[in-house]
Amino acid sequence: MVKICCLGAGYVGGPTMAVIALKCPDIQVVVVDITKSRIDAWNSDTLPIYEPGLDEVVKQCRGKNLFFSNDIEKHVSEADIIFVSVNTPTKTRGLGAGKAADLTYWESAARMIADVAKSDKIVVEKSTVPVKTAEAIEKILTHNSNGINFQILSNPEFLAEGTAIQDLFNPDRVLIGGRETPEGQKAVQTLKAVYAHWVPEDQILTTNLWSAELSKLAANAFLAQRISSVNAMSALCEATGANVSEVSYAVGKDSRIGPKFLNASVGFGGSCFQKDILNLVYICECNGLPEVANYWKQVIKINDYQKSRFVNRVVSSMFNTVANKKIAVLGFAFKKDTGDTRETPAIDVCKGLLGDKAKISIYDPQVTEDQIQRDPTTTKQVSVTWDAYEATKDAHGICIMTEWDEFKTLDYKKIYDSMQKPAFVFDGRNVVDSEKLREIGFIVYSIGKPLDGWLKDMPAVA
Ligand SMILES: NC(=O)C1=CN([C@@H]2O[C@H](COP(=O)(O)OP(=O)(O)OC[C@H]3O[C@@H](n4cnc5c(N)ncnc54)[C@H](O)[C@@H]3O)[C@@H](O)[C@H]2O)C=CC1
Ligand SMILES: O=C(O)[C@H]1O[C@H](OP(=O)(O)OP(=O)(O)OC[C@H]2O[C@@H](n3ccc(=O)[nH]c3=O)[C@H](O)[C@@H]2O)[C@H](O)[C@@H](O)[C@@H]1O
Repeated sequence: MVKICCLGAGYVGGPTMAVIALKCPDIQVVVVDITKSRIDAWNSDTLPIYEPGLDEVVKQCRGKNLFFSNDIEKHVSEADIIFVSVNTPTKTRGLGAGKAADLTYWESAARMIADVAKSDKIVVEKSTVPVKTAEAIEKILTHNSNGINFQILSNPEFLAEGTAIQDLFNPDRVLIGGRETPEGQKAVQTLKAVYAHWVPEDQILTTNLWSAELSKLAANAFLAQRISSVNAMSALCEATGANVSEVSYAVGKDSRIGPKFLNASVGFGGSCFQKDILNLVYICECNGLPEVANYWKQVIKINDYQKSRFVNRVVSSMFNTVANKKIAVLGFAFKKDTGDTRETPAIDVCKGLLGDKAKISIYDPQVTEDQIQRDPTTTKQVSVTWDAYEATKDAHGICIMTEWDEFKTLDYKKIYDSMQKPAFVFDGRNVVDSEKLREIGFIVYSIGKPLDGWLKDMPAVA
């Protein structure tokens, strides 16, 4: 029986391995992590991450061919294929701080693999890493190998949170990069055979190592660039009376452009887009390509601009101050159908409003108070409720930060009646029916939409 071990039981390692186990009953899959509480949660009824469909997949395979364990060394030494899906955050100190990827977790994983391996292994980069990381990992492994053969593959993950299970069941493509040697190609075929259990062969792309590593950074950069492009347009829409939804629809109808990923928003969030673009920028700079670096940097600048533009809209609409005013923040996760708050635009918006001394009350159906209070910028300065009506009671304004479906069907009349007047809604996700809300009496701001009469003469430059 082929044995797979995955280092890192996070948002990628957990769901990816659960789906491999489900689709490959002939393979044993063990997911290990240095964090004991995470493994305990994977072995419990309350999984450590919220992801639609994940519970069912885990329930079907856990204890059969899917295991979660803290015994890292045992499972690494027994495995034929080792996926490394540890975190690769942005470096906060030293050379490349604020841009380069911090590969500390990766390096220590590689050293540990070299230490405990007693048989040949295929080591798979699942984490998103800078192009050429495989070369560094190869050096660490081969210089500490005790004669064991390691083949490094790059197999970046393209799942999105909230749709991870669907994305894993029906991936647009699976990408596998390997060395162009007979041994490298054999390893590529071994990994390909795993995915071929459920992914059509023509959707499993094989490339050289560097193309696979760079394609992941490029894909995230392209996706984020689409959002910054439409968000840049949203500012122009507000200035001219155009409607960003109509513009996106018209632009996306061009089959060369396509309709997806053109929703204007308060800005993109999530643990990866910003980190991966910064990483790309750093790599460009290191390769003497400042023009290319500056091009991609602009995607992040527009994202920051969009968030501060939103805060300025809120403050300027409410008589240029939100001091001591209660602002209800509906949604804190970086997108719907996840409880993940990493790099969520809600944090920056809350920071901006707190800077103007607002009193903030947050409601998100999947984010716990503990999780919100853990962020140093929001600690103790916000209250967290488990009900949208409680959060909005006596509020002066509402900021919608996540596109949870339930925000479309709230009883806005009831909410309006319980709020201070004039009552404002700032829709950072274009989820509410602004005309209906205006009929109730709200003053509504929707990103990139023709402005409410109230807002027209109020400057809101970032
Ligand atoms: N979150 C996402 O949707 C996606 C993330 N990625 C990439 O996948 C990688 C992992 O991301 P997430 O799963 O979100 O991170 P995460 O932070 O949820 O999980 C990483 C896990 O690795 C564990 N870990 C760290 N060092 C370890 C070691 N030496 N041995 C065993 N476990 C170790 C940590 O305790 C943590 O539980 C990152 O490189 C990310 O860029 C790629 C595609 C999608
Ligand atoms: O490498 C990663 O981590 C992953 O990053 C993203 O996935 P994810 O961040 O989970 O979620 P997305 O659906 O891409 O959304 C990212 C952010 O962009 C925002 N967004 C998305 C689409 C859109 O049209 N407008 C928009 O503002 C979302 O609300 C969210 O804040 C990519 O979509 C995945 O392919 C990739 O694997």
